[in-house]
Amino acid sequence: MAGTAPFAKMNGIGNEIIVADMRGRADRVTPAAAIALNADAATKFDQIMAIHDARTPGTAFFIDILNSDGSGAQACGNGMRCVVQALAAETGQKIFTFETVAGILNARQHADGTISVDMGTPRFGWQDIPLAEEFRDTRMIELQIGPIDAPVLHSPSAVSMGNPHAIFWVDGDVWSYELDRFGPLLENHPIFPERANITIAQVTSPETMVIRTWERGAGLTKACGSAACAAVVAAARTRRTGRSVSLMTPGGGSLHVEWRDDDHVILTGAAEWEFSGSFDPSTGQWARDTESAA
Ligand SMILES: N[C@@H](CCC[C@H](N)C(=O)O)C(=O)O
Repeated sequence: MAGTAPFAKMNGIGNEIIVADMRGRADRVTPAAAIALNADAATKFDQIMAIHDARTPGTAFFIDILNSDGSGAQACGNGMRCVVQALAAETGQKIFTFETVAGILNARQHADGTISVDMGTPRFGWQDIPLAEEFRDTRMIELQIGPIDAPVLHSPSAVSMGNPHAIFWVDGDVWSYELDRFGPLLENHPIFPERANITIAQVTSPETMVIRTWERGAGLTKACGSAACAAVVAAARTRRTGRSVSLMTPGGGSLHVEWRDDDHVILTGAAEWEFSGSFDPSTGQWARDTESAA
C-alpha cells in the first residue's frame, strides 16, 4: 500500500472511533475511504478523527472529523478523548489545545486516566442550530413523530454544541422507543437544514440522566459526547437538572458533563485503545499492525 497513514481503532465508552494520523501530509481522509472502512466489520466506526498539522499558532493540531457516511462533523466529544489518549500515550503530554472546524478546544488527561474536553459554549438561536424556521424559544420546539393526536416523541429542546442536536424528553425507559425507526426520519426532518443528532433523554434525578442517541451521519451509537453535553445544557435550561450531571449511555459507560458558570461545557470520561494499523486515506484499504492486539 503506497502513502498509507497510521491509525488506531479506539472507543470512547463504546462510541466507535478511528484516530487517523495525518500529520506531515497535505491530503485528507476522503468520504470514499470513510465509507469503505465502515463497510468492513473490523474497522466499522462512528467517527474518524484525523489528526493534521496545526493551522493556527497556539494550537497543537487540527482535527478533521468524518462520520461513517463520509459526511463531516463539527464536534465529537468522545472522539476528542480518543485523540487525547493516543497523543498522551505517544508524547507523555497531558494538556492539549486543538483546532476543529468549530473552533479551538482544550483538553486534558487526568491522573486516573479519564479525559476532560472543553466542548466550548452552547448556542440556542434557531439560526445557529440551525433550524429551518424561526423559533424564539428553542427550549421546546414544535416537532413530533407518531400519530398527530398521540405523538410518540414530541417537543424537543434544540441546541448547537458546534453541531446540531435535538433532545426529546421522556418519562419512561429510553429503550422502549424505536429510535432505529424514528432516528432517520428525525435526523432528516426538513426543520433541520443540516440534519441533526437525535437524542432521547430520561432525567432520573437532578444529577443523573440516561440517554440514547441516533447520530447524524452514523446512526445508533453506544454513546455520543456532544449529545451528552447538549442534553445537560438543555436539561439545565429547562430546570430539569442542575449544571453538573452524570449520564448513562447505551454502551454501559458513564460520562460527566458540567456546564460551567463561564458558559463552557466540560465533558469527562474514558477512552480505550483496541488495535492499530495503517490505511490508504484515499481508498480506505487497510492492514492491521502485526504486533497489534486482535
Ligand atoms: N459521537 C460524537 C458526535 C459525532 C458527530 C455527529 N454525528 C454529527 O454529525 O454532528 C460525539 O461524541 O460527540
